[in-house]
Amino acid sequence: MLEVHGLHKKYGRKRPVLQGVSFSVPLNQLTCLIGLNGEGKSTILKGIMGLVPLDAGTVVVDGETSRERIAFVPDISTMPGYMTVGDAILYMQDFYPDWNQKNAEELMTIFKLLSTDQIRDLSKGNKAKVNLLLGFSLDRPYLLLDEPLAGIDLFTKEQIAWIFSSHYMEGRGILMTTHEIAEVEHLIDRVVYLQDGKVVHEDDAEEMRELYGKSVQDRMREVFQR
Ligand SMILES: Nc1ncnc2c1ncn2[C@@H]1O[C@H](COP(=O)(O)OP(=O)(O)OP(=O)(O)O)[C@@H](O)[C@H]1O
Repeated sequence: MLEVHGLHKKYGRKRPVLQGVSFSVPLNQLTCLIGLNGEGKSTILKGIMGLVPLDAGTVVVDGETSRERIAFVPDISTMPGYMTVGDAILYMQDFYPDWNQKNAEELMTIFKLLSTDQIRDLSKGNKAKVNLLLGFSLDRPYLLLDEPLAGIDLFTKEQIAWIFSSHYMEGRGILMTTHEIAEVEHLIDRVVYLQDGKVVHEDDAEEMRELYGKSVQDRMREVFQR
């Protein structure tokens, strides 16, 4: 279990973004972190990874404070633009002992990426695919995905949805932020709603669908009262 407790964050003199955020991400489940624009979803993911310093709060991963069991797929390209996809893979292979080359090669084929493709010349959607490939190919039990479906075409969204339910995700706990709920609605196990710097509600997605016949979007309207 990945647990976050009491996250607080304030950027400079702005109003606080996170004001005591706590929730958990179980293994074998896709947890979706939902909130309107600017509510602090990316800040939470970056805070969990230690990429943004938090003012307070703890992150505990299977009882430990190390982040080595978490992979992060950011919403922007982090590899230098001069690299080719092949260079990026070689870099990951050299740097990370838990790199899974077999997964990387399979995902190159699935995403129709070429090792000679230069990252700076890729379209927005193909850059997002490179990010996903790099994250999915780390053999880590927890995976954080920041807006993985933004700028992705319909068919690739379907491929990603397939990946979520495939062997690549077996046994993993996934935490994802997205505004594109409809495309992944059927795959979500849990929903955590963020508003005004706090978790205001949590839902078991299956219960919501089966018992109450509601979609995540219906619930968003109720929870955020819009
Ligand atoms: N580096 C930064 N410096 C100052 N303010 C920041 C910084 N990063 C984020 N913020 C502010 O923190 C707030 C939360 O931003 P964040 O990107 O975490 O929200 P989000 O929920 O992911 O938004 P979106 O859904 O639009 O992607 C916003 O008001 C944003 O302007």
